[in-house]
Amino acid sequence: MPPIVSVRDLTKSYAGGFTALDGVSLDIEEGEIIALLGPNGAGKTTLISTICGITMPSGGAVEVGGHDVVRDWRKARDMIGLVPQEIALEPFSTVWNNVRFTRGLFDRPRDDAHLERLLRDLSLWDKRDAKVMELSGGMKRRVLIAKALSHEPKILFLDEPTAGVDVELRKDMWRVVERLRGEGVTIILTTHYIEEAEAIADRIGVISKGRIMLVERTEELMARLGRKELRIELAEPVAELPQSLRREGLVRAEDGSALIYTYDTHAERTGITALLADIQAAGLQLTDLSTSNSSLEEIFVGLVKEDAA
Ligand SMILES: Nc1ncnc2c1ncn2[C@@H]1O[C@H](COP(=O)(O)OP(=O)(O)OP(=O)(O)O)[C@@H](O)[C@H]1O
Repeated sequence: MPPIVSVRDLTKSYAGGFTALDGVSLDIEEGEIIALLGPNGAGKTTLISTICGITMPSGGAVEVGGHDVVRDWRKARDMIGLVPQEIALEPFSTVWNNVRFTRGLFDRPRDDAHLERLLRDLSLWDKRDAKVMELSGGMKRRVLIAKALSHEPKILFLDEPTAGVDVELRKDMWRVVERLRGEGVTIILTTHYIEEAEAIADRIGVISKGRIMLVERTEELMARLGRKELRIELAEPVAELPQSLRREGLVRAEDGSALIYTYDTHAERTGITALLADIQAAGLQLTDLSTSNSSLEEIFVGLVKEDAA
């Protein structure tokens, strides 16, 4: 099956010459949930806005459901629901009218049962007659989600949906995401939180400085992230590993003056205690021990540092 979203060599330079997207290519399969992870200013919102046809690309191409988002923007946009980062609602209108109006904009026939289910799912049913201006920030976020889903889109974009929201909304949102997943809706979300990406996404893409650094299946990425290396310096080099030390993950390094043990930090038992005991029993002397993370972990640590800067 062709990808539902196809991004090819996408670049975006804003007026003033700043390059926010620098050659992004990405295919998204129908029905998958993909999380785009990256620090502030990485280009996540620009990427989403360009796919949604709100921002004009400077180069490259984007297709949604086979429709070019520039030439055929109406057909492409029709398939998309977007929950933006910033709250943009009609303040004097009621919750119900806001959501109904959006469905109308997409030329969908009236379907009050669908809208009622949406508002109930998002704990907004009791507020349906309240004016948007009377709602709390979290409630307004819920209305944004209801609006994005009002025309039953095949693809939903969530731009940092949980930034600054409370636990209840987060739970509601994840429940809605689960239901949509069951209905085969493709979901693309941006987030700063790796835990959030891990909890809901099938694949995770890391974006930094306008480039996609990696895209990988969540389980594989998390498994790699959890791996660490223990480096054991020996007083005397060993020509080969003694039989009692042979085990998965342990290798001789350099000329045998060090051993490197790779282990999973998420595992119930890392095997470190047993390894150290066996080294001692084998009569080997240690001069130093150090641990290091996988290179992927370093990428994340780097990103988080940038984020905090
Ligand atoms: N309209 C604009 N004009 C000029 N520069 C812009 C514009 N919109 C965004 N930028 C710049 O492009 C870069 C990428 O911004 P973008 O909003 O896409 O990042 P982001 O990854 O979504 O960040 P955040 O996590 O903070 O939302 C930033 O440096 C930003 O200042």
